[in-house]
Amino acid sequence: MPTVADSYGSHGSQMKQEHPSSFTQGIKMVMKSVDLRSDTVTKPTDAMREAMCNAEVDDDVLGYDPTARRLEEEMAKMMGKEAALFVPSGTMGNLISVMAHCDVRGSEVILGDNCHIHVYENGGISTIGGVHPKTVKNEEDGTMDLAAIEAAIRDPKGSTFYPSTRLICLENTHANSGGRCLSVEYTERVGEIAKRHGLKLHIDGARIFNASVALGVPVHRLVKAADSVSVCLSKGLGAPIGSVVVGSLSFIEKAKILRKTLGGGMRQIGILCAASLVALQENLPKLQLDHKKAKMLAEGLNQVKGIRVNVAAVETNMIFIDMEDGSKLTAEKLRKSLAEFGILVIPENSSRIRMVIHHQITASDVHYTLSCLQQAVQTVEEPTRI
Ligand SMILES: Cc1ncc(COP(=O)(O)O)c(C=O)c1O
Ligand SMILES: C[C@@H](O)[C@H](N)C(=O)O
Repeated sequence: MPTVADSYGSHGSQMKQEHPSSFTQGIKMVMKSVDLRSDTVTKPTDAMREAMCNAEVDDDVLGYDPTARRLEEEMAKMMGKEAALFVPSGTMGNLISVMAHCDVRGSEVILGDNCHIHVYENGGISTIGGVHPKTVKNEEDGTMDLAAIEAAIRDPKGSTFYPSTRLICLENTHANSGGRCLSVEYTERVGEIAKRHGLKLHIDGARIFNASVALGVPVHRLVKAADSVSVCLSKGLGAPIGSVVVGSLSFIEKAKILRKTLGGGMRQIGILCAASLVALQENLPKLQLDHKKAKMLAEGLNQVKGIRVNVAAVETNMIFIDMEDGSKLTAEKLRKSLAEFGILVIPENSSRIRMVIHHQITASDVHYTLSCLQQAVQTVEEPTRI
């Protein structure tokens, strides 16, 4: 079965093979394409493209790019931190943050066993950053048990044998838990533990704005306890490229050097940052609607025989769809069957698929998806009947 990476990476070619849009296949004709693979699949809007064309730019390595500076100042202000730094990806934003906090050899970071940094970033904090991961079980809601976090902190008296704990990482929203939100109370409790032990707290805030909107908590309040946050502009906000790391001035100065070390120092980045400024303006207000569409889709999917959805767990823009026990359905078979209707999804594992809503999924796309699901399931369960 293709992994997330396979489905995520090669889909372009698969799309053409599995459902050329101008042909019918058997009795199914692809009516439209609905890309629910991720909120990373959005295309830049005309306003973003226009802003990119007209962006004021300069060399951001030799000095600073004026549009990048504007975005960084805007993001630092929104997040309630002293400074910010534009980076090419969320993966680099997390790696830079961990490396900046753990800049002493033998450092260890406490993070969730199902968090993006640990599962989907190629182990970069170890292979490149030289930082040792100490995982704590992620609960279903994306949190880690507070006592388990505290128990995972190394005793400084054991430094002859143990790595030294320097950092705790949270992820909000938590993608592999289905886009679940970490509350401000929980975040602050973890911040208290970090402070008590002289540790730093980093938040992988790839979808922090989704959490802020879903919780009704201003984003600067939600991340107040964090020493650094990596915020994706290229997810629900719909920018084509990039993330921003926020933190103290001294932290961002370290981060800027590490960005260059990792090859992330880029020249006229105002072209990318201009699109991000438009994305903040255009799409931040749309996140609530994304969440509403996700809830509507989840409620409809839950009526389909053969699959199950925990509707209460749909807090933001992600939906996990589980195959019913004993059913002939597998995630890969359902993914292929949906692709024949032009609906693109990614398997989470052998019996679960993920659907992610973004601002380019319309209400009619949601209705179309619901109208195809039962047939897509039946195509797998009773292939001769269709
Ligand atoms: C929770 C989370 N953190 C970090 C990332 C990494 O972002 P990027 O794909 O831009 O490297 C992603 C996915 O893209 C994510 O879902
Ligand atoms: C797959 C993962 O890396 C990506 N962040 C997503 O959620 O789509």
